Amino acid sequence: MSRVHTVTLNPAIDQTVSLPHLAVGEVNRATAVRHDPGGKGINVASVLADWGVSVAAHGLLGRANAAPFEALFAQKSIADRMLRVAGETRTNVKILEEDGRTTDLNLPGFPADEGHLAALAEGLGSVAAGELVVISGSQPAGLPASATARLAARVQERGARVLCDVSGAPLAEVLAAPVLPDAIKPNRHELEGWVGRSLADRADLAAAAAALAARGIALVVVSLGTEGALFVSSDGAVVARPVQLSRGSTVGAGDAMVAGLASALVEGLPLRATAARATAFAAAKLQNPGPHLPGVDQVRALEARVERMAAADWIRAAGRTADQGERT
Ligand SMILES: Nc1ncnc2c1ncn2[C@@H]1O[C@H](COP(=O)(O)OP(=O)(O)OP(=O)(O)O)[C@@H](O)[C@H]1O
Ligand SMILES: O=P(O)(O)OC[C@@]1(O)O[C@H](CO)[C@@H](O)[C@@H]1O
Repeated sequence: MSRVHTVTLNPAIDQTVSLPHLAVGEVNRATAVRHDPGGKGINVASVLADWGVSVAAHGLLGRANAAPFEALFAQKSIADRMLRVAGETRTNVKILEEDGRTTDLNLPGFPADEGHLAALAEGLGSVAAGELVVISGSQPAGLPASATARLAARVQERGARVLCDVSGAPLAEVLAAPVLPDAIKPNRHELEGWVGRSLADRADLAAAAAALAARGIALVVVSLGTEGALFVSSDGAVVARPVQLSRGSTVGAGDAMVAGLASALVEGLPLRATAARATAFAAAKLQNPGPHLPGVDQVRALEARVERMAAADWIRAAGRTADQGERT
């Protein structure tokens, strides 16, 4: 199986603080705290490694607190291609309440510059034609909004495929590039940010995703939290529901879904199987804290349980619910 490369420009140590209920503006006493090396691309690499995929992690890492990342890479045999930069990788605080509500406080990380970008581009010279590169997460201050798009172009020149999970101005740059990525996974909010309007209506959301696919992105996935996710390709459009609802931290569920998409792209799975794989990865990751999958058999069992429906039926179902609401 060919190697998957992940790129994380702004990694983070995730500090998950558990408490019964967050009272904003008051003194809150936590009941537990845990730390996980994270950041979107690192989470993708970690989950893919659990699935048995050969992974190389690229990106930037603060030299002062690299140890937890190095331990993760060693434990999962992830090739460490992260460039060390001066200072610390940021710590992001995730406040987890008893009912499962999570509040993210994502801090700014170390700053970066064009020199870092050039070094990263050089490091990506090891990517071979036909391999998959997953670029995820925010960019450190100091990099131009075009940084992600430039790295994508660099590996596309080499004949690699690109799966992008970025938002805001970097997403706009990626979608304005002459060569589009092979796959993207915005969540609803990120896609709304790009189109510049609400996509609360299912038909609108599906039309926006289909329009991106029609522009030449082979796989467009819009994740919808507890509603599941919409998958669009030249095979059609399907919606997959979560296998079961989780009341734990959902941090990294999207990254597990991206890892599932990456494994499906590497294996060349058709659309419905891709939807099942990605949804099963998210469900499997949600069973435990941290960016990890349980055993392959457990993931396969979840994969077999994923319910999928044609996007057209999903849209019609919302119409029926609205009609019933009007009548009552
Ligand atoms: N509370 C939940 N219970 C069960 N499954 C969930 C829940 N939240 C998310 N999921 C699953 O995870 C997938 C991805 O979640 P989501 O849409 O929240 O991604 P995201 O916004 O990219 O998340 P993040 O940035 O926190 O990783 C969903 O499509 C769904 O299958
Ligand atoms: O600030 P970004 O780069 O947008 O997101 C960072 C982050 O929230 O993403 C992961 C969950 O998806 C976490 O591990 C990490 O803290």
